Amino acid sequence: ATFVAQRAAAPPGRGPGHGHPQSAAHKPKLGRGTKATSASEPWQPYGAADVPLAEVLRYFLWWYKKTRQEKKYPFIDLLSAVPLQQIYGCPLGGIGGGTITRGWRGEFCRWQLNPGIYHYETVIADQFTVCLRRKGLTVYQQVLSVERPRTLQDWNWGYCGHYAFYHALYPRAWTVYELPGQNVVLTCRQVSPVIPHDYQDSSLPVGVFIWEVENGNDEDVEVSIMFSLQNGTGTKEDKRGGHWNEPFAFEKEGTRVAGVVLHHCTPVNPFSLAISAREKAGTRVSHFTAFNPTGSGKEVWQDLLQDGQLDSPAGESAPTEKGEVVAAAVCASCAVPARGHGTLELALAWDMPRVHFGSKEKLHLRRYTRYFSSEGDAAPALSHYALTRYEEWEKKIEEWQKPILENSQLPPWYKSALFNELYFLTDGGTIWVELPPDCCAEDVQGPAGAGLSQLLPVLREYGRFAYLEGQEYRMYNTYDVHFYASFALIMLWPKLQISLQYDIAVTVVNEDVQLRQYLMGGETAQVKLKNVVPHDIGEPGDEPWQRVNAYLVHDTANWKDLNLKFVLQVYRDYYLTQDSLYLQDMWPVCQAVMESELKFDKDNDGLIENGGFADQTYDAWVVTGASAYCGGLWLAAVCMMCKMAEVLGDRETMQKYSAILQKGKESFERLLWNGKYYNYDSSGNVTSRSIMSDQCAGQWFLGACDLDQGQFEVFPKSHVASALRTVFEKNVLGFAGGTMGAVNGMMPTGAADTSSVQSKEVWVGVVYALAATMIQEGLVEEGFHTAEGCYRTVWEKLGMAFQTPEAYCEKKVYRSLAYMRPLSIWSMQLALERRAARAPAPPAQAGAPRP
Ligand SMILES: C[C@H](CCC(=O)O)[C@H]1CC[C@H]2[C@@H]3[C@H](O)C[C@@H]4C[C@H](O[C@@H]5O[C@H](CO)[C@@H](O)[C@H](O)[C@H]5O)CC[C@]4(C)[C@H]3CC[C@]12C
Repeated sequence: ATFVAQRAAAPPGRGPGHGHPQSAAHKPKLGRGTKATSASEPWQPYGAADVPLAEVLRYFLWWYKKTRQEKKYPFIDLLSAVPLQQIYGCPLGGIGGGTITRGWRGEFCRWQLNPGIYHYETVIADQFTVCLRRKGLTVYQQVLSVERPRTLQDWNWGYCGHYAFYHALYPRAWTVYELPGQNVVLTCRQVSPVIPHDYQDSSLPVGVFIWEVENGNDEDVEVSIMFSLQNGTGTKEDKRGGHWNEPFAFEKEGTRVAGVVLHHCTPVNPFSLAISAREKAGTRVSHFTAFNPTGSGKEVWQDLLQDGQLDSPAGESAPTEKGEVVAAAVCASCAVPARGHGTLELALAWDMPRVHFGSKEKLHLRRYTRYFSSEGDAAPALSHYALTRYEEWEKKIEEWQKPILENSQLPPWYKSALFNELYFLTDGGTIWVELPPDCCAEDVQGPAGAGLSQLLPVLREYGRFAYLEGQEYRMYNTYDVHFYASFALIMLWPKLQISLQYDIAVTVVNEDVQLRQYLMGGETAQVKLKNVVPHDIGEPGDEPWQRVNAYLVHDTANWKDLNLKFVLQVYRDYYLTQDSLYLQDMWPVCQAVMESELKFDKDNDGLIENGGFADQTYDAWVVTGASAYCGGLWLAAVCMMCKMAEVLGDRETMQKYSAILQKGKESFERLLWNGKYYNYDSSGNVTSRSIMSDQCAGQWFLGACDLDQGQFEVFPKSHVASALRTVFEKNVLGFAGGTMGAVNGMMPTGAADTSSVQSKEVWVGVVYALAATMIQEGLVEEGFHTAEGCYRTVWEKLGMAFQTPEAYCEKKVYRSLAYMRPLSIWSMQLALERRAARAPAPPAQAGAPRP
């Protein structure tokens, strides 16, 4: 089996059926031992071994102090990168309540319950098992897993993966299982409440499994689905003792849900898990309160085998002893008539309402505690809610996805990429918390007092949201990267983007005077200066929001892109939401960061200069003097300052920035335009004529805000078109046969720019942004070709489904699995929607849409 989006498929409806061949999904078969890359070409994570010894020493000393002396997680662990496992599928759970990822073979294998901290472990007891009975006798009982583990040996393992297909279209996934020799087909739909513009149900830590049973026989069959789960997540904590299980039944508004709650009693961030099923006419729910998942499993297996149900003892289990592990099971059964159809509904809920980060200084209440108890007893109510609302969720998800899935002009891979890349919004170590009810302005604003009129109302109403730069780069809301990813948030949960921006605005006006040494240059400087945008809002191992700038590779007060990216997002957000109070609040902050930025225009030519080090998001790619990337972002930000001043009637500021824009545009063209594209920088160094794939980043944002023509044209249209064509010709078609997206830097000779580790990388999120820019500029086919290379490389060739990395090289090396930036694919969607709104739809045709 390979990761090939074979015949396109859409999710099955809320009734029988295996899906209809219309649109896209990520779709592998469940065979064992799938390898997405050939054995001769093993791909390796970028790690300490890739950095010259002399350079890595400072990092190593810091790493040693952090991990060995302070006994903490480093925000980036270059010495033990997460090994590549080509196993992942669609994660479970809403936004910010923790996530549990299932593999495409059905395993429960990636856990993030403690915010921002991942644990990669397949827990073998976590399974679905089917039992079929005819005429009162069990005829078939099978764990729906291809595994053959050493534990639970009395269970019937080793289901043949050839008979099943997995499909993922986030936030849904579905697997079709044929049961060999039984003439019965099971389809399990997995649904999580991830619903655009919904700020309630989207926060819930639940997933629902709807099992559709089709009986192709001429006689009735009794079908049972058993869901077993270990108390814990497969860490050593599972053996610490004191965990216990308890059966429950929860009835409300005429619906009864029953199952088992598994209480996981750790000193920090205790939680409970609940497995459950919905009772209804013709459906019986039974349970097994406690069994040993490290034993043979005989007691559970035999219990089910006997009558297709579990014994359902009353009462809770005794707490586990130290060294002991416990599991539970719930079973739903129904009779399916000959040639008929039945449905069984099961759910998984988890409840860790109150969380501490690594420093344990502050207690945070998750967003869902606004709607459910925060006492740690909400799992039954969450289960009931999930099992009675999922149909509504499915309907809303369908309404949202349908127009895109049914657009025959869009290629299937794009539909898969667009929805499936969204996994990172929940599975990016995401945390969404409430402001404490007694919280006052001062608590949130910091000592400097931000004077933001809507700060408290916004945070009170929508909470605080943060997601990691990457599962391996544990910094929250890394802002230079969020710039790319933010399109997903502003288009789908705009209030979360606004809330995030308020948090950034607060950090801008505050400072952290502590001194520290930076890894790259070795200099010592303050952690955070006033009036600059931070790199990130902190790390999960410490106290995010409270202590910002976990990143200590560079002193980012001297980075050139962060302040500009704030201004660009403020206007983009305003343009898309028309939220004038937000604009008014952000305006003084924009002015403050632009004042700081103006200091980088040392020669007063209206254009900022880079400082001769890697002072922007490409944090290992040195740039000196005027540059296409930062200079372009600067001009776009100056243009947006003019536009915002116009909207707010601030004539003085309008005049100031209009004058800078005039001067800056002229300097940019003079210093960087070479007749075909914008040079990497104006240093005159060997690589200053490098063709940077991201050279039109400023234009990308201008275009997204319709500020790219007429009185607001910053970059001559013909120059933008020529630059994008050059990038397409050199960085896309001239790299890896045009099949792997755009390499970051390419020399005009056609040789890759190897001057830095990052110039020779492809950054997936940058490629999607580039594709969006191409679409905005009418190079639609080129845009799709460019983006397709990344999708095919990541999801098909490298087997990195649901863990899209930040970067890969042409051969062998990738960097930072499960990364934030690829969410920028939503800017392609924005660009397409704009085009569709402007022009009448062209006649339907196969393949990519017409330019
Ligand atoms: C410590 C080394 C140099 C010491 C010296 O000069 O004496 C560093 C040399 C190379 C660094 C690594 C490299 O830059 C890649 C990783 C970057 C990562 O930072 C994030 O990366 C994003 C770009 O992919 C960026 O946009 C974002 O803002 C950053 O947060 C940090 C880890 C790196 C592995 C980095 C680690 C230090 C070096 C080894």
